[in-house]
Amino acid sequence: MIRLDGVSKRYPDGTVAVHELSLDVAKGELVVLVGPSGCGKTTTMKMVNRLVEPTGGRIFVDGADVTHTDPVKLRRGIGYVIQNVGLFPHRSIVDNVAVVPELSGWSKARRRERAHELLELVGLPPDTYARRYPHELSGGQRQRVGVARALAVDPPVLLMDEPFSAVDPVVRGQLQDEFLRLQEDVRKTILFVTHDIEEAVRLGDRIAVFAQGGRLEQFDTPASILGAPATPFVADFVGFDRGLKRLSVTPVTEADLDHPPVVRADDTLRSAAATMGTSRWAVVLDSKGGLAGWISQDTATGDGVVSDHARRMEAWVELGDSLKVAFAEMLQWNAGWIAVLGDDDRYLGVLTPSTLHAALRRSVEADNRSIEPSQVDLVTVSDA
Ligand SMILES: Nc1ncnc2c1ncn2[C@@H]1O[C@H](COP(=O)(O)OP(=O)(O)OP(=O)(O)O)[C@@H](O)[C@H]1O
Repeated sequence: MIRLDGVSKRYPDGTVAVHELSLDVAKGELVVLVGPSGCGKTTTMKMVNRLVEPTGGRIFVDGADVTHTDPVKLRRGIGYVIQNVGLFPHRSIVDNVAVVPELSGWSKARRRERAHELLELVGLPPDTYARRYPHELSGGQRQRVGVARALAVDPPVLLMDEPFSAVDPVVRGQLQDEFLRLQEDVRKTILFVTHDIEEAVRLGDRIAVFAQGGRLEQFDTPASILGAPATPFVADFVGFDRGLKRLSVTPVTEADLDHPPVVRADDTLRSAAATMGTSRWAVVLDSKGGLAGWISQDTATGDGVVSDHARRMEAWVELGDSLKVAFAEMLQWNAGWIAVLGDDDRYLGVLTPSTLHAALRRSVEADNRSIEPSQVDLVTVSDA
């Protein structure tokens, strides 16, 4: 959908901002450009909507060479969101959102209807917000208006230049979550600039890491960037804690699970004790195979059934959730293990701190060697 083919930009003073950059963004994909200050991210983005003209190479949007497209027409088909939004202070929120529809000659009623629909979509109920002015909104709310405005004429492509940088970290996290939900719905093709690797990992389908002079160091999925940095520059940029960051992009798979003894809520305590053997505890399932809780071996004695002594288990995740979510659940519930559930809440197994660690190591090792995680044979210090 967006293709950069050997694109360069040398400013008149001789600064090379971008050097022979080739990059493609598939339809519906979100590609994040990340790198230190001054490495050419913004210049790259501005060349796509012709706010800056390249000095070499070609750029295509939906197959058309942008240098052959009228810039005004081009920009109407590309939503643009910038850091401090740039809302018009003397226009109401509804009129700010409707700027491009107005330029495109939509009727007043149609503009208003579209603006209300978009405000709803970005979580700003129009009854409350439509008639306000920008100074009557919080920073996070203004950013949402910026996103709504960029979506106004439903452009297939969005360019977003540090859109969430001006707000505090908590609001930023909320905006990122909302934005990901929105993107699930609207599936735009997005180029997103940030200098924050955490934001890149959280949002990007793929990440392009730039070094000074607009040189592309690596263009890959977040998991691969974190697991197998292509150059020392990338390794340094993503940080020594990249293993930890990778938790958020590594999903829990069935191969990661441990399988402690399992008993049923209506089993007798005697049969449960026999099932447990030497294990100190067992998972308790209900009659449908769902998670009911757990029981410790020292309470599985005497007459009665498992449900008399079973305890609820609050810590669980779904297959496919990230290892980070699993780890956070473990910490939140102060649990030594958490259950993993599949479709229809079916119990599949458990994750413990050591299986979680192994899962992470396996996925990093798999990326380093370009094989599947299940093919990795882990050797630990104590085995060696
Ligand atoms: N109009 C200009 N004239 C000359 N040099 C420029 C111009 N605009 C940008 N540059 C230079 O081009 C390089 C890349 O700038 P650019 O704004 O693209 O970087 P960036 O990666 O977006 O940086 P930041 O994260 O700080 O916003 C920098 O060295 C910058 O000083």
